[in-house]
Amino acid sequence: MTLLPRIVRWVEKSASSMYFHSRCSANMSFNERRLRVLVDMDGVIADFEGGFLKKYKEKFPNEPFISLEDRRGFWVSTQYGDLRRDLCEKAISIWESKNFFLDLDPLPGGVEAVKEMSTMENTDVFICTSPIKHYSYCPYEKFAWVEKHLGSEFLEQIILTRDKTVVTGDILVDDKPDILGVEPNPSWEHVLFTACHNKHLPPNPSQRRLQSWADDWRGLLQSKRQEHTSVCV
Ligand SMILES: Cc1cn([C@H]2C[C@H](OP(=O)(O)O)[C@@H](CO)O2)c(=O)[nH]c1=O
Ligand SMILES: [Mg+2]
Repeated sequence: MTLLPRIVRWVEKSASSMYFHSRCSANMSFNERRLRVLVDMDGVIADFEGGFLKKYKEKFPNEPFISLEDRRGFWVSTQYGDLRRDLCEKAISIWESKNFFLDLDPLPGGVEAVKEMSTMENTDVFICTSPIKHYSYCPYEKFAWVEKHLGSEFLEQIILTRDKTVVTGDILVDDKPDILGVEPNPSWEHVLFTACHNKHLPPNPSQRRLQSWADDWRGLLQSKRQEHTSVCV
């Protein structure tokens, strides 16, 4: 390498290292490192299970159904298929229908929590949600739901992905017990949000839970912030 490009590289490296050190020392004194919170949608802020049962009963009033009390396992269609083979397809027809995702009611406290989080200092909140593969309505309706319940400014905060492991964040609040994808070591800590289908799972000491939005989500964010500070010091 000739001298000039080497000098340019040295200047660039020094500048970026000075930037890093200034940020890090700022973190130590003012705890300025931003916290990135990823909040799942269905089962966390939007009532997928309740909305499903309501529409299923309306469409198939003479078929057996599974009450929310009796729900087990993440996939609704699996449990319906176990109940009677043809009910799997019937269940799927519900969330593949127009307006299913748009009509979901907000889960108690979820919208308020997300709004409050987004006003917290040094905090970035994203709605991290997976669309179903039958894409005729779901992706559009997820955006429309966010606009309706959280406001148009939150349209900037939507991450629509089939693989949440490739998304970078500090915390992912999600009701799915196992979140898998191509990245074996996602950057986020998965905090399991309690839902009718996961509340019976045996306690897992390596996984924190949020029982509902009435639970101490502010304390959870605070503890994560402290982890950052101690890493930086
Ligand atoms: C099929 C199915 C989907 N879903 C939700 C999860 C995903 O949304 P989210 O990532 O917002 O939780 C979406 C696509 O699978 O639908 C359930 O919660 N239960 C189900 O049984
Ligand atoms: Mg979910």
